[in-house]
Amino acid sequence: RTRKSSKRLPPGSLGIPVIGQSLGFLQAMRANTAEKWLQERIRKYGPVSKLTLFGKPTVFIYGQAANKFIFSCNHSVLANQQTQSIRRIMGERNLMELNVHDHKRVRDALVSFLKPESLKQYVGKMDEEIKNHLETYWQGKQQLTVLPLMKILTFNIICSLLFGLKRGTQRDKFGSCFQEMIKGTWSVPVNLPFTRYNRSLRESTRVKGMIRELIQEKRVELEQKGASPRQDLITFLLSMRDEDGKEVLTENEIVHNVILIMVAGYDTSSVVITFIIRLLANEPAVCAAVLQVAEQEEIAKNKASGELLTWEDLAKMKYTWRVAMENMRMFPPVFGGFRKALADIEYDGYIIPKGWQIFWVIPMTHIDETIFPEPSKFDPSRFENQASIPPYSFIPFGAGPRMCPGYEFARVEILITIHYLVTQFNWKPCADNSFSRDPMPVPSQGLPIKVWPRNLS
Ligand code: HEM
Repeated sequence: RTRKSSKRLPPGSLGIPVIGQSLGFLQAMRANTAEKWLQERIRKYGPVSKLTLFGKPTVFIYGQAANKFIFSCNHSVLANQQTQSIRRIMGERNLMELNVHDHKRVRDALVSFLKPESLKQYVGKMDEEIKNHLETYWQGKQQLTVLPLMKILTFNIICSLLFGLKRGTQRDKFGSCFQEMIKGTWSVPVNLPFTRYNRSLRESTRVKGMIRELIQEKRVELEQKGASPRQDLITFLLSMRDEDGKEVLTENEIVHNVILIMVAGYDTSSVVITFIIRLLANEPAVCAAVLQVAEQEEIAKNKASGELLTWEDLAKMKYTWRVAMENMRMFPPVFGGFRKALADIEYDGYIIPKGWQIFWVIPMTHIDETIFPEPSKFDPSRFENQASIPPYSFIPFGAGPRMCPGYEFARVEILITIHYLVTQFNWKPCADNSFSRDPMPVPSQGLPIKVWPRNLS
C-alpha cells in the first residue's frame, strides 16, 4: 500500500530533513530570484512538486486553479497553518492558525473593527499621524531613506489606531522589539543561542509581556475610568461579549491577534508605499498623472490649511489606487503562504499526504502573460475594468474566507500618504533600482532619495 501511494507522491526530492530546500529558497528570495527558482522547479518537476521548507515536507502548487483550490477548499480538508517558526513567534491562537469556528469567531471580532463603516471614523486620525510624520521626517530634508521611514509611519499608525499607544518611549520600545521579532518569521526553526530564530523567540516573549501589560492598563481604563470601547482595538476586543455575557476572546487570543495585526498591518503597507514612491520617482509621467488625473491636486486645492481628508476624498483617488494595485501586482509584499493537509488530498493526479504542508505563492499568476500581457510593463490601466481580471489571479491580499481583513485599512493609509507626498514633495532616487526579498521586497539600500518641496500653483 505504502509503495503504491508513494508512487503517486508528486515528483521532487525532500532533501535533508527539517532544512531541505529552505536555504536555497531563502537565498533566491534575498537575491530576488525566487520566481526564477520556482520556474526552474516547474521546468524540472512539472506544476506540482514536493520539497522540504522550513521544517516540513511540502508540496508546491501554483497557478489560477491552484489558487482557487487553496482559497476555496473546505476547512475539513485544508487547514491554515503557518510554519513552525511563524507559529512559535506570533502565538498559536492568532487568526492565521485558527480554523473553522474559532477562526470565524475571532475573525468576525477583528472585522467588526476593520470594516469600512468602522474605519470611516479613523480617517482623520490617520491623516494627523501622516501629517505629523511628514513634518518630523520629511520637511526641510534634502536626502532621506524611504523604507525605514515608512516603517516608522505605518507602525505609528497601527500603534495609534489599533492600540491607542501615544508617541513616546513606550511606542519606540515596542517598535524595536517588533522589528527584531519578525526577522525570524521565515527562518529554519533551529532554536540554538546563535540562530536568527532564537533571537526572534526571545523578542516575541518580550513583546507578549508588553501587550499583556497594555491589556491590564486598558482593563483598568475601561472599568474605572469609563474609557470608550471604541477607543482602540484592544478596548474594543476586551469589551465584546457573547450571548452569555462572557468575553468573546480569551486573553491569549487578544495578545496573539494584536501581534498578528501589528505584523500583518505595518510591514506590508510600508513596503507598498515605499514601492509606490520608488515608482513615482522613476516614472515622472505616472507621477504627473497621479497629481492631475487622480485629482490629488484638485483635492488639495479645495482644502483649507489644516483641513483633514475625508472618506469621500479617498473615493475620488481612483487612479492612485490603480497605480497602487499595479504596484502590488509587480511587487506583492507577501510572497505566499502555507496550508496544511488534514487528510490525504488528491490534487492534479497526485497525493498530498495528510500532515504535509502546501506552499502557495502570489507572484506566479501576477507575471503570467496569458493573464497580464507584457507582465514586466507597468500599466495601471489593467485595473480600469476589474471585472476583466480572471478570479484568483490577482491576489496580493489572498482571496475567499481568509482574504486579508486589513484591505480597507491598507487602502486608506496608502492613499492618504501618497496624497500628501505628491502634493508637497518632489523626489528622485539616489541608488540603483534593484531590490531583494527578506521575505518582503526591500529596495536597494532601503531607497535613499533626494527630496525638495513641491509648491502647487
Ligand atoms: C498592503 C497591505 C497588505 C497586504 C498586501 C496584505 C496581504 C495579506 C495576505 C496575502 C494575507 C494572507 C491570506 C491567506 O492566508 O489566505 C493576509 C492576511 C491577513 N491580514 Fe493582511 N495585508 C495587508 C495589510 C493588512 C493590514 C493593514 C491588516 C490589519 C490592520 C492586515 C491584517 C491581516 C490579518 C488579520 C490576516 C489573517 C486573515 C485570516 O487568516 O483570516 N493586513 N494579508
